[in-house]
Amino acid sequence: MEIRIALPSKGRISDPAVKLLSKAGIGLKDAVNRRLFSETYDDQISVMFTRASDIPEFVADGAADMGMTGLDLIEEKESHVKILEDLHFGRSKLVLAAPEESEVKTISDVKDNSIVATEFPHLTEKYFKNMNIPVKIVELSGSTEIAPFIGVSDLITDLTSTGTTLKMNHLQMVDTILESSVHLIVNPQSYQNKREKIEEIRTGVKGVLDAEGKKLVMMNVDEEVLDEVKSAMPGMTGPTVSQVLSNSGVVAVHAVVNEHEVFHVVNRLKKIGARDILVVPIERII
Ligand SMILES: Nc1ncnc2c1ncn2[C@@H]1O[C@H](COP(=O)(O)OP(=O)(O)OP(=O)(O)O)[C@@H](O)[C@H]1O
Ligand SMILES: O=P(O)(O)OC[C@H]1O[C@H](OP(=O)(O)OP(=O)(O)O)[C@H](O)[C@@H]1O
Ligand SMILES: [Mg+2]
Repeated sequence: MEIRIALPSKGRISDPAVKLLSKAGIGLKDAVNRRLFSETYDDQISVMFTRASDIPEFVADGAADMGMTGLDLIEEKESHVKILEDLHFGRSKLVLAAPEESEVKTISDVKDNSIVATEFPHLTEKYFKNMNIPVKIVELSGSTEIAPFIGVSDLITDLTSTGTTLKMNHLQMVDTILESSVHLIVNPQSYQNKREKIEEIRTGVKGVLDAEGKKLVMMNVDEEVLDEVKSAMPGMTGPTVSQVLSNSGVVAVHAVVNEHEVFHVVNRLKKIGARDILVVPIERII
């Protein structure tokens, strides 16, 4: 039972998608010479590389069983796919923007029949329908920011993350239409027929996300201070305590700790009397 995963071939979400899959244990066999199709170290899983914007359609029509791409593109295409996970990278917003000198500062300033340039005609149309404002939409395939300055449109909708591009082009944000990040999607038919393998992939990928920002803290402690140590360890399901055979009266303790708490926790543990403290990176939490 073969599973084919569609990944973005270029652009900013391509490398993180490949890395995430590889951290999940599904590395590409030939990661350097990336071709249209790649085998992975699991002989039931292969990868195909296509444009991020084509992935929703390819997953919907079964050319791929699964895919990783932006929610903006999934919603724009209205493709019949099932969303499995928010992968929390490639965060951006689709926003409505106007030239800085425009009198449009909020959505209520937008005049009927304004012209809006966009790479996202469906999402933009849906947004203005919801707002009950009739507009004319001009579909572009890139560099949308230029449109208001060459007489093509009054407003634009475009993706933004840092806001630098809008600022550089003397545009200001008027409203947010959609918050996006990369999502893991699946073909509904494949999900029925190959659910077990698909769930394994999802678990692997989710394990990587769950491990992000977490460390494994391990140490040796004298048994008599164990209770104090336990109360200082904000463990997930632990801490786990095991016997140190060569040293009676000493136990080994380990627990998963949020990265931002590690400094504080380790200092507390040291004061209590913990020794040989190790802070270890975690690859996956399954
Ligand atoms: N500025 C951004 N910050 C974060 N994520 C973004 C940004 N721009 C786009 N994205 C996300 O990445 C997806 C793919 O966009 P990207 O620009 O990387 O690829 P592309 O437009 O297909 O390629 P290219 O821009 O090279 O033609 C978008 O649909 C969106 O989900
Ligand atoms: O808010 P910022 O951090 O400045 O990012 C926003 C820019 O990023 C995307 O463009 P991209 O770099 O993908 O180029 P493109 O327009 O050619 O797709 C998007 O279309 C904006 O232009
Ligand atoms: Mg782009």
